[in-house]
Amino acid sequence: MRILHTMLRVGDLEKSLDFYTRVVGMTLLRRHDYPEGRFTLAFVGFGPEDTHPALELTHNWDTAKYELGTAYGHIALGVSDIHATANAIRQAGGKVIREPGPMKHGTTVIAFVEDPDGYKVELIQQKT
Ligand SMILES: C[C@@H](O)C(=O)SC[C@H](NC(=O)CC[C@H](N)C(=O)O)C(=O)NCC(=O)O
Ligand code: NI
Repeated sequence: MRILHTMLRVGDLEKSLDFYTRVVGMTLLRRHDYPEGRFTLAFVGFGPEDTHPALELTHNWDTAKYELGTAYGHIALGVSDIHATANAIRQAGGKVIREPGPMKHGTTVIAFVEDPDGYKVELIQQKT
């Protein structure tokens, strides 16, 4: 068994695709419209779905905004150079909401960026 994808409902698919591909560096793996259901599914990730987990961006055509609530936490990405990655995301127009540094009450070096819908994406410095 393995994690195939995490589904996020997004209000503006083009803005989300720009963030996850151009800003974060993921690839658009596939995209399909479902006109009868008035929604589109777009899968993004860092590799093919048969070997890599993906994000399933779900765009309901008639919904432009969602209440994220207080339960959602984040999606985590492992990075080799957290400072360079955070700066690159910032330079590309991404919102870094928590600068790189050791996590509170711990030692793992993390940062947080926010996607167009306000979903948090954690960057975690990977040990070399
Ligand atoms: C290890 C890494 O994957 C983490 O996500 S730890 C990040 C850390 N999490 C918490 O503090 C969880 C408890 C918190 N009360 C909650 O419900 O979110 C975190 O968010 N730290 C914040 C920071 O700025 O270090
Ligand atoms: Ni985490």
